[in-house]
Amino acid sequence: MLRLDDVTKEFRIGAFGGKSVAAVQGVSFEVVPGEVVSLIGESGSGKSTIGRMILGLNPVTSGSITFDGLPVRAGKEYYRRVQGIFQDPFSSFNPVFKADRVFTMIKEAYYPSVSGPEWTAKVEESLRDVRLNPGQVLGKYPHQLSGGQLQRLLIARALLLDIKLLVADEITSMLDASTRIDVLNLLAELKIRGLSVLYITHDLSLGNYLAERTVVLRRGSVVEMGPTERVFGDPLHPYTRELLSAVPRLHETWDDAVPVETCLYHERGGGAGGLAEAEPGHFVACARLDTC
Ligand SMILES: Nc1ncnc2c1ncn2[C@@H]1O[C@H](COP(=O)(O)OP(=O)(O)OP(=O)(O)O)[C@@H](O)[C@H]1O
Repeated sequence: MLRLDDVTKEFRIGAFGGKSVAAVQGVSFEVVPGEVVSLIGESGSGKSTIGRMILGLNPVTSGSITFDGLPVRAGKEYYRRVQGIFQDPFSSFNPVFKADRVFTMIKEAYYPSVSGPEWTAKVEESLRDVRLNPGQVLGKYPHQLSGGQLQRLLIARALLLDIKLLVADEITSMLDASTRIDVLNLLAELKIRGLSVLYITHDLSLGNYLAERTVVLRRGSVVEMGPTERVFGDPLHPYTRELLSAVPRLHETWDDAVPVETCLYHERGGGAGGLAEAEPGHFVACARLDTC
């Protein structure tokens, strides 16, 4: 199980790093085995920073991230369980090398004693698992493959490690509509096989399509989380409602657009910086926002 406990990330900015920006503040949530959780929020809300911290690409400033009790710093043991894929599949490949080099790197790092033929069989099996024809993708350079094929190749690479959690950060945003659905359906199949997925997206409909649970981020903090059908069907926090409502209204400021009559967080006695449980498993933050 993935567990984030009171995770905060501050980036040093400015010419001499004298200032800092709090990208993520006091975020806690879990992803249990076989569960797809979507992390949604507007641009700059901290989604990718959370994904990158889970993958050890950015260190946390405070708090902890563990998978089955293992911290990110456990290195190889952690990455055997947790892998990520990102928006731009082309950036994950070195254009100078054939795309299937990503498999060789996994073999060298994790399975040095597996024989050549056995390894080839394993690679081909994982390619078929992601509905790729080995004959069509092996031995090709990245530019000879489509974005959808490269994304699947990266998922196949993760499957070779028999991972438990896949962090998928905007992985369909550069794909055309039909390939996008193929990749989403593939994630849904992986879930049936017991894989957990943290699906990072700003596309609410895709999150709704795939995830059992949804975590809503605003300015680096969780404002609401719970079963997807409850968060989408009965959003409690005004920010969630705003996200779910259609197009922004240009003549209104955000606060004007969403009047806040009541605040479940206060009604239910939520603690400072925390979330109140409005109904089983459905949590909401203070809705008085900046005046609180
Ligand atoms: N390396 C960095 N140095 C300084 N600030 C950063 C860095 N990475 C992210 N930030 C800042 O942290 C905040 C959160 O960024 P992040 O990329 O996590 O948001 P996001 O929700 O993933 O946005 P998007 O949907 O546009 O990708 C933003 O204000 C961003 O400018």
